Amino acid sequence: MILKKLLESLDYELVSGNLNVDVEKVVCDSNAVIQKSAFIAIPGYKVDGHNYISTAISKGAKVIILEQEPKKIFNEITYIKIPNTRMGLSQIANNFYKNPSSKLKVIGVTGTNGKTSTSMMAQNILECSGKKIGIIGTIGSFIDDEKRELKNTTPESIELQEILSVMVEKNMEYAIMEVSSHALQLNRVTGIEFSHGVFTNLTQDHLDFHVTMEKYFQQKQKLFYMTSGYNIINIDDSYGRILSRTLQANNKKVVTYGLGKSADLHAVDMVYSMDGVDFTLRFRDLRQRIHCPIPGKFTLYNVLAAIAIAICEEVPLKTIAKALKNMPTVPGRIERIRVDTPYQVIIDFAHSPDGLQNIICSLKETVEGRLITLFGCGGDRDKTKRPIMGKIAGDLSDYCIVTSDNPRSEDPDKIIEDILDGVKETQCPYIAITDRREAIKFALTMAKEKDIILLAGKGHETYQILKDRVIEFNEKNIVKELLEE
Ligand SMILES: CC(=O)N[C@H]1[C@@H](OP(=O)(O)OP(=O)(O)OC[C@H]2O[C@@H](n3ccc(=O)[nH]c3=O)[C@H](O)[C@@H]2O)O[C@H](CO)[C@@H](O)[C@@H]1O[C@H](C)C(=O)N[C@@H](C)C(=O)N[C@H](CCC(=O)O)C(=O)O
Ligand SMILES: Nc1ncnc2c1ncn2[C@@H]1O[C@H](COP(=O)(O)OP(=O)(O)OP(=O)(O)O)[C@@H](O)[C@H]1O
Ligand SMILES: N[C@H](CCC[C@H](N)C(=O)O)C(=O)O
Ligand SMILES: [Mg+2]
Repeated sequence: MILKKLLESLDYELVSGNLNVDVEKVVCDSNAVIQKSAFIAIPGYKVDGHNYISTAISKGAKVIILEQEPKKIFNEITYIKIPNTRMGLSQIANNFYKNPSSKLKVIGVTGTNGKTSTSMMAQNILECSGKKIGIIGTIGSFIDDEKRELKNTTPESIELQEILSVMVEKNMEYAIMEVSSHALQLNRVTGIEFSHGVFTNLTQDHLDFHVTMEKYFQQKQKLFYMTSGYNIINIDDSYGRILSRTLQANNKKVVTYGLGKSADLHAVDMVYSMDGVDFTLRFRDLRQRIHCPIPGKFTLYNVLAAIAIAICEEVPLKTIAKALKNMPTVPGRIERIRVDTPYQVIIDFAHSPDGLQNIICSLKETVEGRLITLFGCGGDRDKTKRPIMGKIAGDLSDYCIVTSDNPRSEDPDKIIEDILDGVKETQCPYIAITDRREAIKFALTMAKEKDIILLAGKGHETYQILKDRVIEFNEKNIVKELLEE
């Protein structure tokens, strides 16, 4: 694409060079530069992209887009200055891939917990009604049967727009995507035309990044001012109620869901068991009995959100019920490992206080023996959630095994100490075992008939991120291996 076209609708200054150069790739990472790239320098949280301009040029970049004055100017390079490169990046990416979101129905799902589960349920229902869906989220992006691993739940705008453009190419009708608060704050989704938006809930997480719940909420709200269709809001959540009122006051279309009668879509006559959730859906004067074979009280909320998306897309209730009845397990979310033991082993991705409380409460309702909870907390993430999660696990479990979960650059034992501050406030017996594999081994050794072992926090992840390396860590395989030993 010709540079001039790439910069369309941007406020820019040509510092030096020529606007008619051809750009073959847009990148913000010098390591990804190829010949004829445009390199966009972003001041980051760790390093400043402006420091990598010379590397980018040495690898073949012909255009440099920056927000600071260039330190050196080469004749054969075009330098463009814009006020905010992080913001500009999303607009440039959108231009480069020819605004793919305008050719799709994009459904954005945000909230602290339930985004992945809700997205996959909505995908299942829409696919059962004959539609073609692309997915972008924590587990990766999926187009037809092709999976791509993603570094982030919501990728950086260049990768995001590229994935959306592939969806257009492959004739997808919908893109269902998780929209993280980081993405909203860091302009990863700026310029995307969303049809509908979903708000699942807002509870404590990511305060390392957002600092306060109010600022976290502010970021989440942005999505709902980017939609042209319906805003689907959980009004059993206190932030959801505020959001719903504010959106209605701003004449935005709102569909509410929850367990109370005041919600547009609500559930009555619920039956929860390890076989799943059963309830009668009420929407206006319509009634439909629903069974979804995924257990957990929180599952009901994800199912309601997914049904709301389908209703906004005019999928008949009978089709919705049929699709949910055949809903496969969402990988790593309340997933039972098939093992031949007198106790059960469940893997779940709970990694926030509310997530952990929900999964433990759901399992506690059905467990006949003890509930043994094994978990840790991520390094380089919200530190304040650690003792809170410790207290929740201690209050609600019969035994706690505190271990590591992606310590990243931190000392894993220090993270465990932070968690134990909370566990020690409770009467729950516990043990701390830093090596997660050893911790799992201990759980399998101590479990007795009818117990449930909950392995929380890693869900679908197949790795453990340590200070100096990433090791393979597939919890499902590890449990099987340990049992064979
Ligand atoms: C806090 C945060 O979100 N940071 C994201 C941000 O990093 P950054 O801008 O600070 O990057 P940086 O490392 O300082 O580098 C600055 C610039 O220099 C460039 N660079 C850097 C090194 C080099 O050799 N060459 C080079 O060009 C980088 O590509 C970048 O453009 O932009 C990067 C590129 O898009 C992201 O990968 C990175 O996500 C980091 C890895 C991360 O862990 N993010 C998490 C917290 C996150 O975003 N999580 C949410 C999910 C949360 C949830 O819902 O639970 C998500 O959407 O994944
Ligand atoms: N609606 C919900 N309300 C509260 N907790 C939930 C809900 N749905 C799922 N959970 C819990 O949160 C965990 C993560 O669920 P899921 O992966 O669907 O959320 P997510 O919002 O995509 O998370 P992430 O922010 O990491 O992408 C689950 O394993 C479960 O323990
Ligand atoms: N999207 C979440 C995932 C956390 C998963 C958990 N295993 C951890 O590493 O803390 C995050 O990046 O904070
Ligand atoms: Mg997710």
